[in-house]
Amino acid sequence: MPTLGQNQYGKAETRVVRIVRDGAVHHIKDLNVSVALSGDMDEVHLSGSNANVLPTDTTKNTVYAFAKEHGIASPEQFGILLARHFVTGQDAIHTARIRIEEYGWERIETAGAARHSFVRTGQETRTAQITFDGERWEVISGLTGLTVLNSTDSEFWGFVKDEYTTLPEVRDRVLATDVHARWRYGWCSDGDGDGDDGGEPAPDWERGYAGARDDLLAAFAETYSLSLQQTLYQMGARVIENRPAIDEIRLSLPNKHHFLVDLEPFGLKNDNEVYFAADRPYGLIEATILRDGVRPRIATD
Ligand SMILES: O=c1[nH]c(=O)c2[nH]c(=O)[nH]c2[nH]1
Repeated sequence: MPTLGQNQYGKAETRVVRIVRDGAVHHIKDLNVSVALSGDMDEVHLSGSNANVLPTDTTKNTVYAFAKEHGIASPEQFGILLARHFVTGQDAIHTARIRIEEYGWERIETAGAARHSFVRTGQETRTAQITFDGERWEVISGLTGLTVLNSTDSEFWGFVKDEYTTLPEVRDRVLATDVHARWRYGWCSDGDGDGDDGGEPAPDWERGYAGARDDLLAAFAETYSLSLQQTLYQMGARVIENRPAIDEIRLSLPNKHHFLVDLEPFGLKNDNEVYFAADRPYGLIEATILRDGVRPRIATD
């Protein structure tokens, strides 16, 4: 009979978001936790007996319950708690390997922002598309991967309900999205590319980018949201109002759902603290916002 070699099992990539609400100031911890357990697991492989198997589903639940009970001080400390729990709690489990990725969030610091708005660090990409037909320029600038989250001031209710609707109405939810924005400058020149011979100096691209990015963040943070659609319009409108050089902006916003984890089975109350951050499927909300009288030119795909 072939020999069973090293083996391990557990739930991979449990996405847990823990929000601590210190009055109006909120703090966020966002982890991706993978549990791998090993020990006396010959029987489950060889005879199919599950007598030593703590289900992977239980390891996932433990991550959520521990996030509530112990909080998340650091990934190391959280991983130590989990590993100790599995190894000391189950005779058959001899080794627990806990891998954790922590995603960083910075507070959005704009004049009008509350203390519950965050932007994820280090993922953003700046984009530019330049088209020239010998006469006219079209410059579309943008960004992708600007991930933002409001831990309150978001509701969703009053929507259409048909025979397939199960979504409960909510008066307080997490609103998170990866901003994908493209904005088109009104600027065009007469063709030699120096940007000023047509009488129209080229915009300051650096300031345009920084300004539009600030506007998007500020509007996201400052909007009390009744839907992501409403937040989207506010974000686009802020750019159009504040940046005269920009005529059109196209926003594509995935609704990165955060579902409250039911901790009742473990005797714990989840007071909007522990969330499952789902990656798919996601709502996708898209729209173009235009300066009055301008014709849309940014592709809608
Ligand atoms: O902001 C939202 N807009 C929707 O259209 C929608 N649909 C849904 O299921 N959740 C949400 N949230």
